[in-house]
Amino acid sequence: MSLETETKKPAVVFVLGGPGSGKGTQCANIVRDFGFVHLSAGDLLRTEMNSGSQNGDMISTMIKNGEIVPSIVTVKLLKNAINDHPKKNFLVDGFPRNEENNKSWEDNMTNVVDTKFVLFFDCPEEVMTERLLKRGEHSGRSDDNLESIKKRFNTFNIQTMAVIEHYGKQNKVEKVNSNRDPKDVYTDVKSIFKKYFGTY
Ligand SMILES: Nc1ncnc2c1ncn2[C@@H]1O[C@H](COP(=O)(O)OP(=O)(O)OP(=O)(O)O)[C@@H](O)[C@H]1O
Ligand SMILES: Nc1ccn([C@@H]2O[C@H](COP(=O)(O)O)[C@@H](O)[C@H]2O)c(=O)n1
Repeated sequence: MSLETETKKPAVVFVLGGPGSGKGTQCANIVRDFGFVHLSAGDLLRTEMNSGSQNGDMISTMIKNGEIVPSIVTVKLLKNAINDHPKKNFLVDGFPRNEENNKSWEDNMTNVVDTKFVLFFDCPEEVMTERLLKRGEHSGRSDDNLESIKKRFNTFNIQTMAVIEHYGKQNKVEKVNSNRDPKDVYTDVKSIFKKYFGTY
């Protein structure tokens, strides 16, 4: 590619953490201050589930059980959403949740985006459980109940932590304690984003 036609690939930050650790809450702050586009894999799957798609029943069952939907579905949704926003940087929230997600991302997206690091929100299970049960009073989510929450923790501990450790070995994890007031959590998040992306 000549210098004139060469374009910079969009930056991607993966946002991971247990269910209810505060990923979506903090992503909203980053969008406001750093101009990223927020793509929540869970939100994309819920929209797909409600769209009349042939995968709707499978997605619905897997979400209720805290299981990871096959990457062929999720990566396609993420790729389409990325293509909808040229010249933007992206927070990819709730992804990659397991090795299969990560492999599929590497196979399909390495040429398209520049994956920078994993922002990892660390929070005790008791605190996350309390937050999710409170959210469940109004969220309408099929998985904000104690039975599903336990399954989601199990999936996170077994499958997602392995992905975080994988990136940790490459020094690509920025860990933030999210068991604090959201403003204090964001103070740390903001300084990480300033370090990598400079602006604001
Ligand atoms: N630091 C915090 N302190 C107290 N409550 C918080 C904090 N961060 C988020 N919450 C609340 O906890 C609930 C879960 O937060 P949020 O949706 O941001 O988490 P999440 O990690 O994106 O969850 P999920 O993975 O289940 O979608 C929300 O009701 C939110 O308002
Ligand atoms: N990469 C992903 C992300 C999510 N899911 C499914 O959606 C559920 C809800 O995810 P949230 O991030 O919104 O909490 C999750 O428990 C999975 O069932 C997925 O399969 N793959």
